[in-house]
Amino acid sequence: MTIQFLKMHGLGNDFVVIDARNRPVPLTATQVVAIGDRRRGVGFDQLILIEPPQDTAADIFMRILNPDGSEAGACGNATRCVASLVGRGLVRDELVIQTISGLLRCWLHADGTVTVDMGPARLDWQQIPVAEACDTLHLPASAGPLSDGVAVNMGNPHAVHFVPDAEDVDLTRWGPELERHPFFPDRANIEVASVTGPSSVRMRVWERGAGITDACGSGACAVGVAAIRRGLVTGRRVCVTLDGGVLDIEWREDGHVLMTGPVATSFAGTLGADLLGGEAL
Ligand SMILES: N[C@H](CCC[C@H](N)C(=O)O)C(=O)O
Repeated sequence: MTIQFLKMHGLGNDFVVIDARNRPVPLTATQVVAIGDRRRGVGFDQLILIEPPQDTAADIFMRILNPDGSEAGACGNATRCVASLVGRGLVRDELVIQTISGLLRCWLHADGTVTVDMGPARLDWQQIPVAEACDTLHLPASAGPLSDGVAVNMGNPHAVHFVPDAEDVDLTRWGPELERHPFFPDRANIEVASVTGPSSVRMRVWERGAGITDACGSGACAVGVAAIRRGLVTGRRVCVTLDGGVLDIEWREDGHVLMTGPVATSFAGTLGADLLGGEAL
């Protein structure tokens, strides 16, 4: 069986997207890692499987896999891409995507951008999760210049660290140390952020199971929430600038976080048998 895929990205955060709605695609962790190899495989920040919904309120189920084979509970940039892919075929300009973390409502705009309701920001220490009771606005875990983080769960765990200049942090050095810090029993996505204006923040990210990426939608949501919680920006809308571009984040009064940004399709392809290790699928 050959497997077709689309290569898509949101601000350079890139995805292999496989439509498994008509036929299950049971990939092993070994196969996921092989597909994610930037030289011998296709390469991706996340591999996305579009599956039939399990909840009647949803149009599809979206499974999210990291290059290390681990499964993630949220992927904002991929959610926009999948919404655009599936929603453009539908009559409505909105759809509901189910993930292991909950239901995400998406709105497609005429200019090609997509807004996703990423759900509520979870802020309690047990929701992140972290290893012990703490004020999630001031985390006790640190690594090098990264300390006094803010924890936010957007369906996946994030630790946001405000620094004088986000571009001046050796994230390759300190990101993996914090990602795997024992304070984060499920590991964590690690963000560094610096405030650049009354409602604007510059951020960079070390993603759990993936490393540095050009953008992280759930991470941008976490940064927006953290900046508002810390009183570093005015209002509840934040313009977040990532390495790959800009996302518009709004933390609504009801606790839900809206993320708006672009999507892009790079190419279509077919996964070869060698890449799948000759294992029957
Ligand atoms: N790139 C994704 C985040 C992936 C998160 C994943 N690395 C995890 O293990 O949580 C985004 O746009 O939100």
